Amino acid sequence: MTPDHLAAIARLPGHRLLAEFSLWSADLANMQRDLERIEPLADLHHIDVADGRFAPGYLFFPDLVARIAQLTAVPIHVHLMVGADVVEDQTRQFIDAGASLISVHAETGEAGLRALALAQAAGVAGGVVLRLETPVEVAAPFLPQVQMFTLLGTRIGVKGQSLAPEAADRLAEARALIAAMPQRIILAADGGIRQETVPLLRRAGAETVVLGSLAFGDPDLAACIGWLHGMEPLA
Ligand SMILES: O=C(CO)[C@@H](O)[C@H](O)COP(=O)(O)O
Repeated sequence: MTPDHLAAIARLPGHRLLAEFSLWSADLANMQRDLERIEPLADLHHIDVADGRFAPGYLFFPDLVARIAQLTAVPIHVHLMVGADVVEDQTRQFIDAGASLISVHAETGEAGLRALALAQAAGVAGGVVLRLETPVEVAAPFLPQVQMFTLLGTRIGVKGQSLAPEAADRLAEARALIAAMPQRIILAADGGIRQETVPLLRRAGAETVVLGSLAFGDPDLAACIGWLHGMEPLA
């Protein structure tokens, strides 16, 4: 049976902060073990894709997502950190691989919008992402076509950085844009997610945070996610 990706995204709880696990920060030599460990705690898996030009480095590929999709019931969010020249082709490939949600960068312009239309036609949810230095309003033309809006809180495609000082204000700005849209759009914070930054990002409107070292580096993962779920509801 074909999974209903849109329904899976629509079912994500709205009353508490969501836990989205960045599999880049898992133990890559023990991916199956880490997937089993996070399965009961994860709302979403987050897979970063980088083409070495739009973002530094090269990250994950469709065959990996196809294999992960066989091992988990958790929806997979693919974050395409790729340029306008390949965003449509990459979207097609990750649709076929079994992604539930595919996010493109607003900086890819018309090509990114066409990629979202491909996702929508295939019954896959869409998302838009902004680099840290891109003005928030650049995402506005994408909002009618998305179920998630992600703001990077650090330089694109690099792990282990500290949250930029402007990240919370940018989230608050994004939240105001989303409020004017008729459909549910989940507001996501990606990068710089640490114990001291989560409360700040939550207050600014984050509905999901992309967990890297904060979760995978914690020996008591259940307690870490319990703490996350205990964050204040949004005002
Ligand atoms: O892509 C990113 C950050 O750019 C995240 O998905 C990373 O996985 C975050 O890892 P940490 O820096 O939080 O360890």
